[in-house]
Formats: sequence, C-alpha cells, structure tokens
Amino acid sequence: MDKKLKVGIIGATGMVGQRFACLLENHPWFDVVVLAASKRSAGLTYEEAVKDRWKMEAPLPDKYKKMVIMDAAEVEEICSQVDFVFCAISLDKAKTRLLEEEYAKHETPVVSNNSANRGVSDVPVLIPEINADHAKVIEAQRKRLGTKRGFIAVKPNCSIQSYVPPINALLKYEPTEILACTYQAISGSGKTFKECPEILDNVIPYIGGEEEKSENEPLKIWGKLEDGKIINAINPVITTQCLRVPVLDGHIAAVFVKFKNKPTKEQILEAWRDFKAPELVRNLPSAPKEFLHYFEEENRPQPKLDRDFEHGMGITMGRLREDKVYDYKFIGLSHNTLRGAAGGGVLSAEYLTAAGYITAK
Ligand SMILES: NC(=O)C1=CN([C@@H]2O[C@H](COP(=O)(O)OP(=O)(O)OC[C@H]3O[C@@H](n4cnc5c(N)ncnc54)[C@H](OP(=O)(O)O)[C@@H]3O)[C@@H](O)[C@H]2O)C=CC1
Ligand SMILES: N[C@@H](CC(=O)OP(=O)(O)O)C(=O)O
Repeated sequence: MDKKLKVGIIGATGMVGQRFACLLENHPWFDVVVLAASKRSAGLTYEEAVKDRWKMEAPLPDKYKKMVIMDAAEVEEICSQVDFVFCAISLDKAKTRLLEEEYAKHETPVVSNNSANRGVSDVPVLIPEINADHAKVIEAQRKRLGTKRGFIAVKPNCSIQSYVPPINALLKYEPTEILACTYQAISGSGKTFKECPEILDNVIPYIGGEEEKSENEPLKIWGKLEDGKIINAINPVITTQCLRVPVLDGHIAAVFVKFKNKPTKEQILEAWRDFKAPELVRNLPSAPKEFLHYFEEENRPQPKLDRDFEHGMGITMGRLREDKVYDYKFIGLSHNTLRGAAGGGVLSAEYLTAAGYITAK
C-alpha cells in the first residue's frame, strides 16, 4: 500500500477501543488520526482521559498521549479527517445503530464491534476466514443507504468464536445440533478484576443478551447471500448457556455436536489440521498463520496459557472425544478482546481494504 489509510477509533477510551489503539500503533496499512468517545471525554488528551483506566498490559503508546479526544457525535468533522472508522461504544442499540448509519451516510465505512447492526440483513457479520464472501452484500447496503463508499460491516459476538470456527471446518459432515456452554472472561464486560470484585471466588450465571446472540449469530455467518440480503441458515440448531467466570481474558466453550453424517475422530482432526482460509485472507497482516490448533494434552487449552496463541487471533481446541448423547464433544478457546473484538475488527478491515471495499477518500 502506497499511503496508509487514515483511521478513527470511536469509543477509543473503552476496553475494546484501547485494544484497537494498541493493535493499530504500528499497523502497516492504517494510521490512527482520530480518537473519539463520549462528550465526557471530548476535549481531554487521550493520556488524561485514560489516566485511571488504562486496561492493557502494554503501556499507553506515546503516539496517542497528546491526541485530543473528539466527541463521537461530531460526525461531519470526524468524517472529514478519516478514510474509515472502527466503532466500539457502550450506548443503547437504537442510538448506536443510528450513529453508525450516520457515519456510513457521511461516506465513511464503519467496521463495528457493536451488536446494534448485526441483525440487519444487508450488513455483513464477518469472520474473514469463514465468510469473507458476505462482503458482497455491501453493494445492496450502499443502495439502501444511498452511499457511494460508506457502509457498515460488523464482527460477531465474542462467545461464538470459540466454537463456530472449529465447527465451520466440519460443515461437510452436516452438523445438525450444537450445545455450547461458554465460560467468559470479565474483560468481555469491559472490566478488570479491580472493577469486578464480585467475580472473585464466584461464577455469575447470566450475561444479558449473550445466549440469544450466541445462538443466532452463527446462523447468519453460515447464511447465504441472496437478492441483496444474507438469508440465515436454518441448521444446525444451536443452544447455549453463557457464564461469567473469574478469568481476565479468554472465553472457553464446552461444545457438544451432532452430525447428519458422523465423521471419525481422525476425520475431525484432519479437517481442523487442513482448514485453510481463502488466500487473500491468509495473507492479511493480522491473519494468524494457524487459525485452528488442536492440543493433544488433556489439560489444554487453558485461557492463561493459550489465549495469546497466534497473537490472540488463533482458536485452540482440545479434549475431542465421542459423547453418549451427542456425537462428539470438545473444548474451544478464543481471546475475547483480540479475535473476539478489536483483532477481529482489524482483520475484517484489512480484508475489506484488500478486497477494495475500503479505499482512500
Ligand atoms: N469487551 C469485549 O470483549 C467486547 C466488547 N464488544 C462491544 O464493544 C463495545 C464497547 O465495549 P467495551 O470497550 O467493552 O466498553 P467500555 O465500557 O469499556 O467502553 C465504552 C466506550 O464507549 C464510549 N461511549 C459511551 N457512551 C458514548 C456515547 N454516547 N457516544 C460515544 N461514545 C460513547 C465510552 O467513552 P467515554 O470513556 O467517554 O465514556 C468508551 O470509549 C460494546 O458494544 C461491546 O458490546 C464486542 C466484543 C467484545
Ligand atoms: N457480551 C460479551 C462481550 C460483548 O460485548 O459482546 P457483543 O459484541 O455481542 O456485545 C461478553 O460479555 O463477554
């Protein structure tokens, strides 16, 4: 790429926004020129705004320290400075949806981490290794929005990333039923242990809205593009329970799966070993070299040991075995704020750039 694309991070002060800032510090294609958040932070330097709430292990990058935070509601001004934006904000769904559409209508592509637009049939919900071709729906979305270059693309909920990629590699055996129990890290709620003392020595058996997202979003990812819409898949039927556990980063899923054509254990391991994303995706700067990795050790994967596999962009699995009720069961793990949030967003933006959907203004 001759010149880097100019990028804004909307929600830059939050847990996911901070991840974006770190991932983009030295990105080969993208240069962060705008940091935006709510009115509460607008006008402060980034250093001032995150002073008591920097949640990353890495120190706050020098590049951002003196940048003055803009108000995310100043859409026109922000759009005049950037080629596209990443968006990760805590705001109610209806307002988020409108705000994202406003950016798109100002001819600024939005790569979103929020759930607000995931249910819209012409908005692609991307895991680039799996459904990069869904980006084709952007053409129809642009017609609806009346834009030439503006559009919204989203990354899916983080809980599904621990079981959808491994099961995706097995689609040829026609999975009919999936049961997944997820054990989700506290960073998924934007918190650290200091901010979440109730989780110590505890498990919280409810994460608002999570099970609905976990059961429905995979069906859109496995859906078909028809007449300018993504039509959700009907199968497999998915049921989940999502629990919050005392882990900082990394969502584990205990997964059970039934197939129409039951594979052998060796066939499953082979499908995981041989899975290859499309070449364009494999060569993106943030793409993991190994997307799916199976551990033979019985006590893996573990969040603390394995969440950073492939810089937090790979999915690890273990304990594959036959089951008495379902055909097979296994454990999956993904890093929720990397693959499941900012990393997934950056990879999607790289794909959308490489495929020509995001360009310099
Ligand atoms: N944490 C995770 O693992 C994941 C989070 N997500 C999604 O990403 C989004 C952000 O999550 P997270 O980073 O954890 O949340 P945080 O609560 O940590 O951060 C929220 C961000 O939103 C900003 N914000 C709040 N209100 C407004 C507003 N009215 N206008 C503009 N910006 C506003 C905040 O700015 P200020 O500091 O000024 O208040 C802050 O930058 C959510 O939609 C979440 O569901 C998705 C996948 C995983
Ligand atoms: N709800 C997830 C994080 C999240 O924000 O998901 P979503 O992107 O679907 O809103 C968690 O708590 O771990």
